[in-house]
Amino acid sequence: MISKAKQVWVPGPLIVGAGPSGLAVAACLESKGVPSIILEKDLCIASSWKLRMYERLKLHLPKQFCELPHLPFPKEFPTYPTREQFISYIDSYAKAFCIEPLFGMSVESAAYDAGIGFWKVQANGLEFISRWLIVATGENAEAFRPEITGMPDYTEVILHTCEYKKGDDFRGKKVLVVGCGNSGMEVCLDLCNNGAQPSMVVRDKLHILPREILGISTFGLSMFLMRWLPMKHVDSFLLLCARLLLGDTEKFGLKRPKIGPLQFKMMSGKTPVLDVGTLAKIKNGEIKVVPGINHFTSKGVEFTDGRQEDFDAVILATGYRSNVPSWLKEEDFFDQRDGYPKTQFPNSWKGKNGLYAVGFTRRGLLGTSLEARWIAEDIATQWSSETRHLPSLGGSAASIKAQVYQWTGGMSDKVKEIVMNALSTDDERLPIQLWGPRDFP
Ligand SMILES: Cc1cc2nc3c(=O)[nH]c(=O)nc-3n(C[C@H](O)[C@H](O)[C@H](O)COP(=O)(O)OP(=O)(O)OC[C@H]3O[C@@H](n4cnc5c(N)ncnc54)[C@H](O)[C@@H]3O)c2cc1C
Ligand SMILES: NC(=O)C1=CN([C@@H]2O[C@H](COP(=O)(O)OP(=O)(O)OC[C@H]3O[C@@H](n4cnc5c(N)ncnc54)[C@H](OP(=O)(O)O)[C@@H]3O)[C@@H](O)[C@H]2O)C=CC1
Ligand SMILES: O=C(O)C(=O)Cc1c[nH]c2ccccc12
Repeated sequence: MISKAKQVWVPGPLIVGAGPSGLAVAACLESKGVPSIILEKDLCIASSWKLRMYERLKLHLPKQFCELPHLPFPKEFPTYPTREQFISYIDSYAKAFCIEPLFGMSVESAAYDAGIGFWKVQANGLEFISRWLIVATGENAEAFRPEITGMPDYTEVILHTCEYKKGDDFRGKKVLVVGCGNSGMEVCLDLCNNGAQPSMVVRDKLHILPREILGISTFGLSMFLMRWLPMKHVDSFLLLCARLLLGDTEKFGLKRPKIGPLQFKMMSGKTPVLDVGTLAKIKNGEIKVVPGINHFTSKGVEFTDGRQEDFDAVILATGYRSNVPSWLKEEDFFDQRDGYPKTQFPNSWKGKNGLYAVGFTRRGLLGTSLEARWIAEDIATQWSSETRHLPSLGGSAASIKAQVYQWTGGMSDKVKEIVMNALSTDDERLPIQLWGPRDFP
């Protein structure tokens, strides 16, 4: 007999990922009376923040740009909340909206079955079946570790920034930090503040901006100016301020791209570095800027200028990638090469056949909050027009009907229990057809 994955029928949207994006969309759906289920591969919510970020991290955008829909940050939080404060906010967010994801559910595959008009999603030996699939696995799903010649010969430790916790572990050591995005810059600063000697690999041009201009957040100011001015004019303003406040960064090995910081972010996806003190340490020589790597040696590296140097440890601050192409079998909406929606913000949230994406705007949590609202609005309209037909369903759909009414009453803490019940019933597959789009013009 062929063994088949147990099927779980999900009578609302299925969300993949319990980070801020997945939680935000679940909360927005909940506030419209639409039940949803989140599948999360790790064993906690916001696992990126809890498990894969360093201890001293602070948000680098002011809190008003990082809050999720329907629940502001506590008033007593500072302008730039710490990682711990952000985590406590996210925990209370999930509590406030009674969101209980199914943990340990790593989605391995998801495909649309046009025959029945449903998405079939495989995770942990189960097959979830849902009308709506919301991708919330994030822009930073997988650490990107480049393969550099000779790397396996290096005998000391190589970490990615997602494994770096604190500078203490490197006291007195010479550390090579590969990459100069916000992670590389901030890890260098943390190393320095903890008595290590960091060198930072800068192989290309980059934009570095002050975090604040005359006490106003640079990000906030940019967003404000963009209401009236074209992006390239805002960029010119930012470059002028950066020049006045930071000086000529090229003197310290940090060349700027020809295109301004916001346009560069939109074109290349590369976030400008918001300086929180690293530049001062580069200027005073505590952090060294070094060129790209030719190859590793057993104790260090040879740089592209031919110079060799030994290091006690290497930290890859080489960024992250989306993992969507590894599990979503779909080619219209998501780009199989980079795992982002092919269309750009504000059109990056809705695909075909009930497929949605949240958190792929390259605009941080601000983008997430906007998309979560739009998605919930869109699904809620379909949800109410579809549930209107339910009383006419009969036979084996009766029990499902009862559940749907319970859920629309907002009892999302029941979701888990009901799914678990559904796991043990094979004969409840009939409602799949009753709920197909053919039944609901
Ligand atoms: C160091 C760092 C600092 C940042 N600081 C800020 C900031 O200050 N402000 C800001 O706006 N943005 C910031 N960002 C951007 C950041 O990506 C967002 O803040 C936020 O975490 C994105 O939320 P998300 O839910 O989209 O992704 P994530 O938080 O990454 O959540 C995605 C979830 O999906 C799960 N998942 C992935 N694949 C699967 C699968 N196949 N099956 C099941 N579950 C899966 C993951 O385990 C994870 O829990 C920062 C990013 C980093 C790396
Ligand atoms: N406090 C906060 O709020 C923080 C926010 N963040 C955010 O998290 C996200 C991820 O940031 P981050 O982790 O810095 O990743 P990024 O993708 O922004 O940066 C990756 C860096 O690695 C470099 N790199 C990649 N491959 C190589 C290689 N083979 N050799 C040398 N250099 C290489 C890139 O250089 P190149 O340009 O040459 O490819 C780039 O400088 C961003 O959105 C960032 O803003 C991160 C840290 C803190
Ligand atoms: O925090 C991040 O990394 C983001 O993606 C949001 C963000 C930070 N700085 C920016 C500058 C321009 C556009 C988005 C961001």
